[in-house]
Amino acid sequence: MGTALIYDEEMTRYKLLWVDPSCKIEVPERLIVSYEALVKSGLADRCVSVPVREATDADILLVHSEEYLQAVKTTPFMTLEEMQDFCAQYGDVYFHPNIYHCATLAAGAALQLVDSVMTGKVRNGMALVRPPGHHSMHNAASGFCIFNNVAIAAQYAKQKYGVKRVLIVDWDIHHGQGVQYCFEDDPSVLYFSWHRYEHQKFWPKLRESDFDSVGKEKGAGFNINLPWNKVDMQNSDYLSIFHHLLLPIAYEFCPDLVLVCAGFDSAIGDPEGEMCATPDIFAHLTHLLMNLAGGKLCAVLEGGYNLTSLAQSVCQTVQTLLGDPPPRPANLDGPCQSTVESLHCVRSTHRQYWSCLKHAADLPTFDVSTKDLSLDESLNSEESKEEHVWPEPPKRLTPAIRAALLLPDGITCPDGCYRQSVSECLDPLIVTKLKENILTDSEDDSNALSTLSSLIDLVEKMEKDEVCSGLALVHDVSKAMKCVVPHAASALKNRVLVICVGDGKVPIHVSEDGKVLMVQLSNKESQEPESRYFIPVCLKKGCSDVSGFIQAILSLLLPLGYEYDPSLVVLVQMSDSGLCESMWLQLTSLLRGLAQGHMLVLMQKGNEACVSPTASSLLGDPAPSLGPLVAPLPENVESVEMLRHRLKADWKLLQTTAQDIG
Ligand SMILES: O=C(NO)c1ccc(Cn2ccc3ccc(C(=O)NO)cc32)cc1
Ligand SMILES: [Zn+2]
Repeated sequence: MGTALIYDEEMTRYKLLWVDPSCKIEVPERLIVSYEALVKSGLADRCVSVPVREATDADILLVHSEEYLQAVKTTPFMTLEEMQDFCAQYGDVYFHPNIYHCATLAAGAALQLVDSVMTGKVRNGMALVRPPGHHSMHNAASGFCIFNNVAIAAQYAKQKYGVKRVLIVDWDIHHGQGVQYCFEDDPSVLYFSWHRYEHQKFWPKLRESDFDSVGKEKGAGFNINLPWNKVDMQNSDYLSIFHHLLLPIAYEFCPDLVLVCAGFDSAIGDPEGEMCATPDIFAHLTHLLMNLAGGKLCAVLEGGYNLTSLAQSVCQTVQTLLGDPPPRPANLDGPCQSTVESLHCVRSTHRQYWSCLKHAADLPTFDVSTKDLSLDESLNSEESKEEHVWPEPPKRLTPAIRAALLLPDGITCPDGCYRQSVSECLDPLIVTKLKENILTDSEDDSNALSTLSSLIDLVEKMEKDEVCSGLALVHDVSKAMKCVVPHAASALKNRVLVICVGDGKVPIHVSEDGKVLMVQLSNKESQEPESRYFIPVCLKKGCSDVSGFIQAILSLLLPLGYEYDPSLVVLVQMSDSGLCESMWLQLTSLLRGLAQGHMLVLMQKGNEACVSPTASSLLGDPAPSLGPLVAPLPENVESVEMLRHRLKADWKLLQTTAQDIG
């Protein structure tokens, strides 16, 4: 299934008709440069083009009042004077004779996207629309928004498709207060928004945009606000919030549909956001959301005013929706102090609603809302806003082969995958090395020899970007590891992240030079000595504690992996991993976000049944949903927290509380 792209140039045919400095950033060119970038990069051609439609009155009335709709319907016939008066009642928005029509198309585009995804015509998609929607309310326009496109889409999905749970992720830099108000008491819609707040000094300057607005009545816990109290937030800050706040709750909520208020004013260069996160971060944010709801994800454009970073961010998002692995994240730092404070506050506020946060620390003792108007605050005036420059995101060339499989004879190679031949011509150099280090005088020497040298061949093709990912079903995964990992780490100058799932002694001693980071996920305490580069994660009852496992992946393994930033990931399914298939596929899919998708999966013979589903993960297909999660086993929560406590000195992306930052 493909990716829908919805765009219609009619939505470029309205603009500001009078002088208003606050409104002049919202221009038609926003849509034009975004669409043109998709066309120029060849991404538009890879998408399924879906036409817009006009939202009907009934669609709009899912969120807005009759009076408001009737009032907006009169605007096309107003004089300029009347229109300016009409805007004054709302403030922070402008009207145009054609804006009502465009607002019905923007909302209709979101509905077309929901239809395309819910009927299975496409897997996911993006709608490039204006006017945006997330600020508009039941009875009022606000912040350039006329109808709340995404809120209408959520109500529509519930009504028409019986969707039980909708997750709305609002990564725009402004708080979508319109969405918050719409679903405040509704536990079937989880609204997550991060937004520039600066202790209520930033537009729309609402008290209810702070972290303590959690929803009300039955909706308590289903509204999550993450305030940015400083500008210049970076990729690390955004990833920390996803790993330690949004994703754990999102997996526990287990949505049937994910809607994204995809505003790109949170990207570097934007005059409104004044943040420093680079456009490629949206590839990771998209990727991290794509394994929820079986991949049913609808992204709808909101803000974004720097035409360069907007176009780049839109391309990064769409290319990831198409299944291409995200680019390696540029040198990540840890989250800044302000981020960790906000994270700490939100996690402790939501601890009572979400079992994944049960172990979250109490509200910090010091008063986090101290308006630390330190010197730099005053420097935020006009003259100090230096122009940000950033490198164009790296070309995400997708290797000709997305997945190469090394399989024993008799096992069929799944569709879309390339079968790596067991190499006949053995490289004598490699043969000697293998004979010395790995092969015993076992009887199947020749067989083992050819398999292992084909493995090395496969890794070398990945190194040369001829192959994106690989999968090998072998007799003995330990031997395979002993052959591949040292070769990859030394010969190919890689940083190799090795993830062993299952019990059993890992056959590799990890040196302290940092070229290999080994994480073992098993349900037995490890006897190995602890070290910075060997991390044993003990999860009792492995598979049965699915929520314990996924929480360990999201808030321990992923932050480690992103900070380590490997050029190759080796995922080993030890013999008795005891992991259920859906958990294994979530792990495989999530890890594809690292090393630009260069992942080699080693599976023990006997797991034939898992080959095809794993291969589809490597091809970019989203993993099946895990289903609603129950509370994780307390002892697993404990062991993961103990591990985090030990590791956070070395790994900054593991920080979740203000004390952590030291
Ligand atoms: O992109 C966005 N949302 O996603 C977004 C939303 C709102 C604004 C700010 N804005 C837009 C018109 C306007 C008028 C006055 C003020 C003002 O500050 N008055 O005090 C602010 C205003 C910028 C961007
Ligand atoms: Zn915005």
